[in-house]
Parts: sequence; C-alpha cells; structure tokens
Amino acid sequence: MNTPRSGSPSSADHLDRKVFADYLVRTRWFGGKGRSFEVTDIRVLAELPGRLDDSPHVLDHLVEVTYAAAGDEAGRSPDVELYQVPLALYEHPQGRLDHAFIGWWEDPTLGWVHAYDAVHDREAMACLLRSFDAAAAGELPEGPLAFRRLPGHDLDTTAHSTLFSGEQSNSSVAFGEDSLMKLFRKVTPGVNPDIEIHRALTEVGSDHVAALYGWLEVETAANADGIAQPVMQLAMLQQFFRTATDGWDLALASVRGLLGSPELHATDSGGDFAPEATRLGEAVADVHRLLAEHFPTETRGPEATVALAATMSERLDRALAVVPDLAAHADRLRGIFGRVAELGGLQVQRIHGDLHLGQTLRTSKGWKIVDFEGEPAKQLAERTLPDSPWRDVAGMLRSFDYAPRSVEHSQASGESDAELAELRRMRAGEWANRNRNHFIVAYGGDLTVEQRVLLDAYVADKAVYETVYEARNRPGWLSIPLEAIAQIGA
Ligand SMILES: Nc1ncnc2c1ncn2[C@@H]1O[C@H](COP(=O)(O)OP(=O)(O)O)[C@@H](O)[C@H]1O
Ligand SMILES: O=P(O)(O)O[C@H]1O[C@H](CO)[C@@H](O[C@H]2O[C@H](CO)[C@@H](O)[C@H](O)[C@H]2O)[C@H](O)[C@H]1O
Repeated sequence: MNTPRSGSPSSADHLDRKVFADYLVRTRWFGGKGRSFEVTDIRVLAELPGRLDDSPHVLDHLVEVTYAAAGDEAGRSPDVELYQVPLALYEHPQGRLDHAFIGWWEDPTLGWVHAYDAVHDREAMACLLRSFDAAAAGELPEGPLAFRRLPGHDLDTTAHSTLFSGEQSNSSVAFGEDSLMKLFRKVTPGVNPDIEIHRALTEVGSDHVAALYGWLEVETAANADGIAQPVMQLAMLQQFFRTATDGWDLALASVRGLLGSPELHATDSGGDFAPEATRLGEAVADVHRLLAEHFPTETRGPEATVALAATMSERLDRALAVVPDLAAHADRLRGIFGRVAELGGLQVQRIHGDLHLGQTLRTSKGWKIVDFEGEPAKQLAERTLPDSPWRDVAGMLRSFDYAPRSVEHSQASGESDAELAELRRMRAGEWANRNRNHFIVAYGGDLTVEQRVLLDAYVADKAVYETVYEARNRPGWLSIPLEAIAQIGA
C-alpha cells in the first residue's frame, strides 16, 4: 500500500516528471522502450464528466516525452511523443490498485491525492461509460472533451469494466459483454485511422469488423499563429465480440496439436488450420474490397515502385544499426527490394497496415479484423496514406511463419531426441506453407509474376521491421524473424 511520505512529489512540481517516466517504462504500451528519453511536460486535458459522489476524480493527462536522439528503425518517429495517461485520483490509498499506482502529490484543489492509471479502475471507467451514454442522450455538459456516438446500440452502463491483460500498443477495457473501449496511448493530432476505418466499415455494414459505437476526442489549442489545430482522438468504443478467440491463439493451438503428434501430416491432424486460413483470406479480401470502394484509390507510375524499393532499403539500413545480425543477409535483402524498383507501377488504397494473426478474431459469426491503426512506429500522417494491399497480405504470411516458429522456440530447449526435433521442424514448415497457400488462394488466387515480386519484398520488409520490434520489445524472440530472413530468397 502506498502512503504519502517525505520526498514524494510536492505541490511545487505537482506531477513529478520522473514519477511519470518511471511509470511509462513499466508499461507494455510505451513505444520508447530502449530509447533514452525524458518526460518534458505533463498536461491536464480535462476532468471526465460522469462522476458520482463515490467516484474518484478522473483527470485525463497527456505526458510529453522527448527523446535524446532522433529516429527509430523507420527513422520517422518524431523526437517528441504524447502519451495519454488518465489518472484516477483518490484521497486515500487503494490497495486493489497498487499495481496501477503512479504517485502521490498535493493537488492544488483536491489536496493530497493518490494517482492510479485509471484504466485499471472500475469506478473511473464507469465515469467514462456514463459520459458516452450521456452524450448519446444530449445530456453532457459543455467541456473540452467531446464524446461522440453513432446510432444503433444502447450501451449497458451497468456493465463492469475489465482491462484486457495483454495490453499492447493501447489499453482495451471491456464493459461486461456489451462494449469494448480502446484508449489510445500514443496520441497525435488528427483523425485516428482505427476510428476512421471502423466508422466507414460500420456505416456500410461490414461483416468483418466490430461496429463502432462512439469515440472520444478533444480539441487541441490553436498554434502560435492562432490557427486552429485538428482534434486529437483519445479513445474508441466498439461492439464487444463475446464469442471471440484470438487468431494467434487459435493458430498456436493448431501448431501445438500438430507438433504433439509429429507422425501425422498437417492434412491429417485434427487441429488443421487450413479451413480457417481460407476463411481468413476471404475476410481480408472482403475488407480490402470495401476499403477500396469507400476510400480513395490510385494507380501510381514507375516512380512509386522506385520509391518503395528505396524505402525498404532505407528501413533495412536503419534496422542494421539496431540488429547487427542482419548484416549477413543485407545484400540478399537489397536484391529482393531492388526488383520492386523494376515493376513499373503500383495500385494503392487504404489498408490495415499492421495485419497479423493477433489482429484477427474468430467469432461464431466468422473472422473479424481489429486494430486499423497501422504500424505503431510510423507517424500518423504516413499511416493514413493509401498503400498496397499486398503489405497486409505479407503481414499475414509472416504471421503464418511466426506461429510454428514461436511454438518450436518455446519447446526447443526441452527436446533431446534429434530425430524427433527434425521431424517437428519439418511439420512446423509444412504448417506454415499449407496455411500461407490456403490464405493466398482464398485472398485472390493465382498471383502474377509482378505481384509475387511485390509480395516477396513486402514479406522481407516486414521481417526486417520485426527484427527491430523484437530487439526492442521481446529480445528473446529476435531469432524468430532472423531465422526467417536467413531463408528468404536464399
Ligand atoms: N471488438 C472486440 N471484441 C473482443 N475483443 C476484441 C475486440 N477488438 C479487439 N479485441 C481484443 O483486444 C486485443 C487488443 O486489441 P487491439 O485493437 O489489437 O489493441 P492494440 O492497439 O493495443 O494492439 C486484441 O488482440 C483482441 O484480442
Ligand atoms: O499488435 P500491434 O499493433 O501492437 O503490433 C506489434 O506487435 C505485434 C506482436 O504483438 C507484432 O507482431 C509480431 O508478432 C506476432 C506474434 O506475437 C506475429 O503474429 C506477427 O506476425 C509479428 O509481426 C507486430 O509486428 C508489431 O507491430
């Protein structure tokens, strides 16, 4: 339990920057891990409405992080990032929230407060949900926070909140089995692509995404010249899939089943994933079709493929600085990227941008695709640009490679029988090939030579991205994309 003591942040520095910096590095969603940074500003956005007598005060905060050196693996991250940290403020320590404790200080109006990350707190999350509900009824007081609602669903405001344990780039909170709120952590002025795409696909009744119920946004202050700035979107509320199983978990179960009886081929194994890979291919194709119908598309000339090849090579150059083991494969990878430069053009449209099995959910009503935010390391402006749908296809193909490798990786140390280990490795390869093929056939069938060149390059590019992602977030898994890269085009 945390109690005030001398040496704690005082009212003078109010919200101590070091306290927030220490908290950020403990979270899964902080994107600056492995980089040298300091917290340079902490801004109070607003207090959440929807407070009852026994609720905590919930103050949404933006924490500004400044990095010592510019650039990440994509070389495009700004030096400054903003992270959203809503605080639930209590007069007395809350033992049940010890794991979410951020700090204590003397608040100018509330007195001594104990601050907790509000997404962990049911009382705080209930305030948020009530505010969405009040917005729909037109009962929300004027304030800087705008709770937007789409028609078609009555929220269950009595539902208790549960924070998803696998917090990833953001924080997702389920309200009973009724709705799911995703609170964005790294926020940027402008329209959030996850909200934008969910809204468009909800309005056309797509079967493959969760219906969007609403979102929370705030107007940002005018710039130094008095020019109004775009809104900043902070959270989205969507349909909760009660019967959902994560595509990644399903794939792992299938691989484990196969490797548990390696005498069987994937075709004969009870947990064959191929029918699901087929349905997934159809679902992704359908989402791409709708995105092409409802967002701009463009046919670009030879300069686009030349630029794409250069971008892939540049990403490799930057990745080499983070993952020196890539050097052994650099020439081969550059050869794969170089072939893209000769393709003579590119068809682009809105895409998912960071598609993998963990972004898919198998429900009783088929496959759903989630998280249209794009690659978290890229800047917002880049993530909303039209891109090639083959980037998404490549993301899925990489995931079909990751699943068996990650199972092998977790079992490898325990295997003393070399023959059995080899048989398992063979089965793992079969699993990946079989599901990649089923997915591709269902997505679009026969690929032209040009499409194959493009797809191979996107697969290699994604694997390079993954080496940096793993080096920074899960160093124990770095060998997974590295082993794949050793085989790409070899
Ligand atoms: N509509 C939904 N219903 C049920 N679970 C969902 C829904 N949307 C996402 N999820 C689950 O929440 C997890 C996190 O969602 P995601 O959008 O990928 O968040 P992040 O941006 O943090 O990666 C997903 O892996 C998925 O298991
Ligand atoms: O889900 P996010 O948008 O935060 O995506 C990031 O994290 C993913 C891991 O959670 C990472 O995906 C990589 O690991 C997956 C297995 O955990 C695998 O299925 C993917 O193929 C692989 O790329 C993703 O790259 C990263 O952007």
